[in-house]
Amino acid sequence: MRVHVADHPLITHKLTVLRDERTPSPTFRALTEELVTLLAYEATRDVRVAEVMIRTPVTETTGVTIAEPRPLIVPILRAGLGMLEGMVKLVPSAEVGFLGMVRNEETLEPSVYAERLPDDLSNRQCFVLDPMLATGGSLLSAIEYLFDRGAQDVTAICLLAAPEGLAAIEKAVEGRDVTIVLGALDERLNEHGYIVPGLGDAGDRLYGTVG
Ligand SMILES: O=P(O)(O)OC[C@H]1O[C@H](OP(=O)(O)OP(=O)(O)O)[C@H](O)[C@@H]1O
Ligand SMILES: O=c1cc[nH]c(=O)[nH]1
Ligand SMILES: [Mg+2]
Repeated sequence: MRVHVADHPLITHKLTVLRDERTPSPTFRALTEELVTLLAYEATRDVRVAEVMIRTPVTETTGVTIAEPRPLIVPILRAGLGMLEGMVKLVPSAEVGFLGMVRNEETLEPSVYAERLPDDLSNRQCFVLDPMLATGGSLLSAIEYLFDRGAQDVTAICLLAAPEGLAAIEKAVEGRDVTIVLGALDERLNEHGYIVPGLGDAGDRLYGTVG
């Protein structure tokens, strides 16, 4: 598994505002979108492309275009939805599938409550969006779901991760083609399975609801 932790002052600055408990939902949503676009630049470094011939006003030349089958972007509802616009801005030709997952806040076990994905993901590059990688249970379920459907490789973009969750995923996906791109790797999980220092419940902060 490859892990890339962003190291850029603009990303750290935006994450600091995102973490601040005084930041209201509209600002939180705007910053989430901006952060995803910055992280997606790194996450799509190995996106598959095909050579194309084009004619400029001056001459013929070769360039590249995003290859078929198109990449699949999978936001994990609810909080991952806040990352979708930022990602499709960068890869507008990608297809989008959805996975709805919720973590039981007592047991910390994730469950899938909605799914809308292409049946066959053979040979597909998949980009999973979820702002928070805490115990890693939700992201691991999503990654397994996609590989079970035939995905070729999976790249996840998360704003924050806890070392415990990252290690759990690394162990579970051994030998498979998985990349995780992070805005920051935080200190730890607390006794409620929340990332410390973190930013609280990303879904609640994005949408202003609790639950
Ligand atoms: O790594 P884990 O321990 O599995 O926790 C991370 C998950 O928790 C949050 O979702 P939540 O279950 O709160 O659903 P929501 O997006 O609807 O708020 C978050 O968006 C991740 O999906
Ligand atoms: O810190 C955390 C952990 C799980 N889910 C969140 O939204 N935040
Ligand atoms: Mg939540």
